[in-house]
Amino acid sequence: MRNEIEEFYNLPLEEKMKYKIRQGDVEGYGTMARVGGIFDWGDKLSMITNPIHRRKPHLLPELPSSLRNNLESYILELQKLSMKLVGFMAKALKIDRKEMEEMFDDGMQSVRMTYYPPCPQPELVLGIFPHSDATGITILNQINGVDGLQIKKDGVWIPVSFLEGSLVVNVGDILEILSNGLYHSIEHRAAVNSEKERISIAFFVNPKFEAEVGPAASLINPQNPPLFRRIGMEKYFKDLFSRKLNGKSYLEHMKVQIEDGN
Ligand SMILES: O=C(O)CCC(=O)C(=O)O
Ligand SMILES: [Fe+2]
Repeated sequence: MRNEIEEFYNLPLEEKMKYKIRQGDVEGYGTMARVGGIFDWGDKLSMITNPIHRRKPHLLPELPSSLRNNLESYILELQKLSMKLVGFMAKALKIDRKEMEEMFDDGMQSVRMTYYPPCPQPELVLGIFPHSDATGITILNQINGVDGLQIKKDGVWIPVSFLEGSLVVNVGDILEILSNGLYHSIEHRAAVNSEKERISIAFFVNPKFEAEVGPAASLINPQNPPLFRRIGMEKYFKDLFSRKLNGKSYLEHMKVQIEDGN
């Protein structure tokens, strides 16, 4: 898949612009503006891959066929992996496994490929602004072996060095909500390199659109009241994209407020 993704980014700009993010959309090719009008130092291609009927006809179906075929097989493998991971997490969290599997089975999934060009002054830019993923889990693959991901632990940015050929799994906001705060979504960012380009592909795993995002029913009792609000998945994503990515601010927004009377 590495070659096919590299080939995509090597296409002439006008070819890539066929996939550009259209007005009012969040999927497609481009870069994103962050708070303060800052742009990420990276070219992204984002698209929903599941459910199939939510695929935008001008994105995945129109990609060069070798890239599309590779992506399809990659997605199938990661779907299987993600269901296993979600099952293990349910067990560890003592969430009813059925409840968890039903939510994630045939869930909303998307991919984001990012090409981070080298930057002569890397200390002045970020490949991706600090954020936590709004997802259940994210499976990251750094396909050309160049590091850059950093995670925030106890207020300090720590570089993540990928073992060759390995995937990194990040806990996203939905899992923090589902686990009623037992798991914490990880705030992360990507630094860029002065000499080497970096390419990553993220696979985002979420509950189905028909599901509700909220603390798992099997965890809630009078001793463990819900810390987060419940909201339909469709609305969860709609509200997310009406905001600018900024640290863990969206998760904060999902917290139950004292004045809610909860
Ligand atoms: O490129 C990376 O390592 C991180 C990408 C990322 O955080 C994202 O796409 O949400
Ligand atoms: Fe991310």
